[in-house]
Amino acid sequence: MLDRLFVTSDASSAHPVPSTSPASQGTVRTLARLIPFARPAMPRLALGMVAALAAGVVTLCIPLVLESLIDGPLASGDIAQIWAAGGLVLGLGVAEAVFIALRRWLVLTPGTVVEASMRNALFAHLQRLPVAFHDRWQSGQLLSRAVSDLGLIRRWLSFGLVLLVVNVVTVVIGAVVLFTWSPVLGAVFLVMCLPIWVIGFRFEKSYSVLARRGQDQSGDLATAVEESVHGIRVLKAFGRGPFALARFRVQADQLRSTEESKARAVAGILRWLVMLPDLAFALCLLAGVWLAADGQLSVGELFAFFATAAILRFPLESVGFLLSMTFDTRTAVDRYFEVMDAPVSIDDPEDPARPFAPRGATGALRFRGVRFRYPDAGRSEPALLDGVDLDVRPGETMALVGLTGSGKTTLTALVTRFHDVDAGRIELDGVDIRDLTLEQLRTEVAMAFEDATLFSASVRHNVLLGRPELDERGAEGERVLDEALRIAQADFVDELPEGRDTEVGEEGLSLSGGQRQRLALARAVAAAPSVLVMDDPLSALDVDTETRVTAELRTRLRGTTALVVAHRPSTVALADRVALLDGGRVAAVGTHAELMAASARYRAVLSSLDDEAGDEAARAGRSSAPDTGRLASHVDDEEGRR
Ligand SMILES: Nc1ncnc2c1ncn2[C@@H]1O[C@H](COP(=O)(O)OP(=O)(O)OP(=O)(O)O)[C@@H](O)[C@H]1O
Repeated sequence: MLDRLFVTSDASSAHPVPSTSPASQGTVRTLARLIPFARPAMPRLALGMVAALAAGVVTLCIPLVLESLIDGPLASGDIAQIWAAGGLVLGLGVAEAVFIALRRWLVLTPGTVVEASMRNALFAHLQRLPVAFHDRWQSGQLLSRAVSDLGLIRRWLSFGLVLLVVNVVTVVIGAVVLFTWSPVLGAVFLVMCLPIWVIGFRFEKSYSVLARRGQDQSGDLATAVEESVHGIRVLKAFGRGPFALARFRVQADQLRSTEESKARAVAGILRWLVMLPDLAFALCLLAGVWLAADGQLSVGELFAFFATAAILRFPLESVGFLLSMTFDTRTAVDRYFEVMDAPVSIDDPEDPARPFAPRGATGALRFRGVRFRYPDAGRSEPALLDGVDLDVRPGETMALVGLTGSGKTTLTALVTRFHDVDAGRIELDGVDIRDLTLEQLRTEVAMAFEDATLFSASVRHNVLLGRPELDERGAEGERVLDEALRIAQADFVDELPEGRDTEVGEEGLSLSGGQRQRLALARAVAAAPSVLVMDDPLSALDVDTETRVTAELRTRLRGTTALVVAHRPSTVALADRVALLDGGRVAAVGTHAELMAASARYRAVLSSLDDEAGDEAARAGRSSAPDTGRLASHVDDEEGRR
């Protein structure tokens, strides 16, 4: 984990390879992808722009009044007209303030509306993306897209976009006004300002790379924080806190250095954006004084020219800041759509099979020629599962046994379509599971994992997670909860401070491992599936509790088909039959007794499980761990009882 946790040399390489490099798609085309989300907000955005433009036009009118004032009443000493002109300037100032306030009010909400709908769409898409996607992507990268990238987009829509458009239009209108005062001065001013566009273009190229790197590095940093908080117990237990901090600092320094480079790039362009208009100003002043002295320009026109040029300074200077904001946003949009464009490779079929009868499938599970290889496994590696054939009868409990890494967990993951088979098929009641909708399939098949994940919610909510149709506090909800907790031997719930309403905390870490496993098992049982898939869900339980849970499962879930990954010999006791997974296929199937008698490979695998279980029990301080002999008698007892 530490290797993944601390990415040092080039943090940007740690995130999944982006599908779009910064320069591969134009900024306008990238930003245009926001339109579908921005559509509901467009009327307000457009009105905001109109208000901002009106403010700009009003501002540009002030020099006109000043010109008339200087060349007219001021020159002739007409006091009444001076008051009138002064009043007009005041009125224009007030109108400008009103339009600016209106613009701010209008653009306040559109950004938040777009941000919220994009965030919801991202979350919905993340839910639909296959497990293979989540295996590949770091959580921090997803987190930074969902939080900081969308924040950038909101700020740009509410502020950057409006100002960018309005400032460019203001500069164009202002340039026309300048030309009307004096074509010569207007030309000098514009020629001096033209390099700003060239500088802006070059700035895009260098800045976009930095923006991308910075946003990726902040995603890596979020991953590091998330993983180190998640793994805080391991770090503390191994005294690796200072080491983790040192490695974290390296990553944080990389981000700081990128942010500094970004600031330097912005300062670089700002230098020109401030200097060029100033230079243009100085040249125009020289030429203007000369033209005024020559009588080609009145004093009022010269004053108005400079008043207009001064008004254009802010829009020109702000171009640097607005461009950097725009390129940051374009990177954010690129990163957002990298996730949104990821294909949902496991989805509902176009023409789903008819749903099962109201009481559900019978639970006949059949594997035929199942072949599977993880997408990131080496090409030269043989397929992990290669020709798995297995029939699990309705109501039967089948244990999957195999050496570590033989693919037991993977085979169970195929049943709920966390991954799809590469070849062959898996059938539920004779229907290929790919012909069922995911909702149908996951209603019929429930899973309990060894690593029991609980959510920050009440025990009640966690256990009834798979039964959204039940009113959690209704009589039926209460009955299902009672039954599931009883089967999973989760009576400890009654001793929790608020019983079933106790919040179990983030990922259920306030509970012991065995308690979490029992709640996760209760959740799978409460889902009332036709097929219950269990990936060693009792591993953290003591032998007595495991035996009681096993007995409850046996009696109460008589009609439920169960596929159980057995990592310990004691778990095999749960099964009617056992399938030995070896070399990518099911090498033997039968009752435990049959396999013990007929399969040397089974005996070898079981004795290696026995060793592991013994070690595990010794580590856990168990008073006794079942050995194969004890297990055999346990199984025989179980078979005898049936
Ligand atoms: N998401 C994944 N991507 C790539 N390879 C994986 C992935 N998950 C598991 N593997 C590989 O597939 C192989 C089988 O893993 P799996 O977890 O199915 O085995 P298992 O029989 O359940 O093992 P164990 O008994 O140790 O739990 C292993 O070599 C593992 O490294």
